[in-house]
Amino acid sequence: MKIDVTKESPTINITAVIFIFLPSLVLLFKLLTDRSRRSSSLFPSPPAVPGLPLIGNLHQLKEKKPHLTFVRWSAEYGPVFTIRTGAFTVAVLNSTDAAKEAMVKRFSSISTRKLSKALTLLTSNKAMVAMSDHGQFHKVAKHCLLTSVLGSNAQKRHRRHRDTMIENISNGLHTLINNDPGRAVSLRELFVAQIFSLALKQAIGEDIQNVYVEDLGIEMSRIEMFNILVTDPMKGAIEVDWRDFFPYLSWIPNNTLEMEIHRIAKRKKAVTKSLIDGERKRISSGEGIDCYLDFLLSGDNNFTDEQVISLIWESIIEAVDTTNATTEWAMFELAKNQDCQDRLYREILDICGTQKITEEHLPKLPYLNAVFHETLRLYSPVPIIPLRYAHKDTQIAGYHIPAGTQIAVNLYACNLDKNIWEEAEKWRPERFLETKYENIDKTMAFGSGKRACAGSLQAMLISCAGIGRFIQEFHWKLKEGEKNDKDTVQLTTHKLHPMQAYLHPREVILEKTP
Ligand code: HEM
Repeated sequence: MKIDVTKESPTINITAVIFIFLPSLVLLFKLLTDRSRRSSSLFPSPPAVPGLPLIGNLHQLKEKKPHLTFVRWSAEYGPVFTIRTGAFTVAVLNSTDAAKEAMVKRFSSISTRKLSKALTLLTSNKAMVAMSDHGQFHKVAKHCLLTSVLGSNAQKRHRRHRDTMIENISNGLHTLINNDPGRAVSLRELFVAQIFSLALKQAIGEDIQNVYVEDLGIEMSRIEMFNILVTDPMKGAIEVDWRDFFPYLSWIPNNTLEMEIHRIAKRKKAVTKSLIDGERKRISSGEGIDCYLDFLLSGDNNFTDEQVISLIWESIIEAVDTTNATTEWAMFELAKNQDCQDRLYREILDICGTQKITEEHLPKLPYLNAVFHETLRLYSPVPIIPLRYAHKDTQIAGYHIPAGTQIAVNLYACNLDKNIWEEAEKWRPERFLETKYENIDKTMAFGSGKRACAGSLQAMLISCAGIGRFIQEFHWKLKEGEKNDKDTVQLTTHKLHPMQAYLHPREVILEKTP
């Protein structure tokens, strides 16, 4: 049949070409190049989860908990498989061995990330430690963060902030139950307010109650600051822009989403800048405070103003969420499992007597340590590591992974691997005191290798000292109807609703802090 093109308008033809032929050609080209690359390797390709033409497996990933879907698929396709998200292939790793091999042994071939449009904007184009590619910027920025905030010497210098934080939460809990005895209380609000305060002190040298944001022309309260610096960007970070999956269609506008992400990025930048400007005045008057900002501004690091803003913001946003989620889950499990709570209380009583538990006691409290690790294992605060990108061909678990593949490390699946963990679904801290788990890495929750979490020490110190103190001061019992409503809210696995528990002060009266 002959088509008379002269009868149709040229606009329709161009549109038809763009919508129908161009994507198909791009796809065909990708399939052919993928195939030729695959066939040139001695290793087989991982099993692929069947999907639909063009969109691949996107329709099967609509829910916001892909780590659960991946666990289901790994039962069928094995611990390593590939999926397609539009134009991209993603290799999903669900076993500890494969995850470690990728993060440690194959690190040099997967040390970059392709960020979504939203993340590119929110991170000022990778200007933060966690999202940067491995290279000079990452090296210098991580060194600064560890030296001035998160490394072990820095954590010793910031000790008083953590002690104040735990003391304030404990006092806050006493006030709540004194004001309304018999009423269930929630830990989350107190904990988050105090850890935000700690993050500000470490980042800019002081806690701030309100700030005038010059670029927005408004005075802001602490809670508004918190929302702009933490809550909104976390929501924005997971916004899915369908153009991320089909880069060849990125010319099509998606204005509503773009404007929203621009708004979030602009506001968090404006607030961080105002916090920094306020502190710059202090610094220029010669009033030195040991904080991240002083460190970033004092050396010859040559960071641009935009990079300094992004790095300061990073140290705030990363401090809050995961540590709060871990501590709340641990308290939930202890309030639910009275035997475990009693065992922990007895351990603390034996070691600390009437002294308030301090960080010096932590190495002498193995059960407390086990509670922390078991909570991280079962509740993996970061269920999937932000996707890595294979910039050259590599192999993982005996499979060929061609350049251009994205890598999803499913920490949630690793931490529930039935080949390693008996009764993996059960919260059972005792397991970490058993000899058979002695030589096993306690958890993959902090990642592994060169990009492992920089804040693991701080998270452990705050969480363990906090859990210990909350159990030392109160007996915890879950409110009726409280359940394990695990949900991935934004990027972290939270309890969907804050835990509510009845607290009764213990009979042993603790000595006052001198
Ligand atoms: C229980 C609490 C925490 C968990 C479970 C956790 C988990 C993780 C994970 C899984 C990664 C990714 C590793 C990778 O990409 O391979 C990471 C990276 C990172 N985390 Fe954490 N994190 C926690 C607390 C913190 C805290 C408190 C801070 C800082 C205040 C922090 C700062 C960072 C940084 C800067 C990186 C990037 C490291 C790099 O790329 O070199 N984290 N974390």
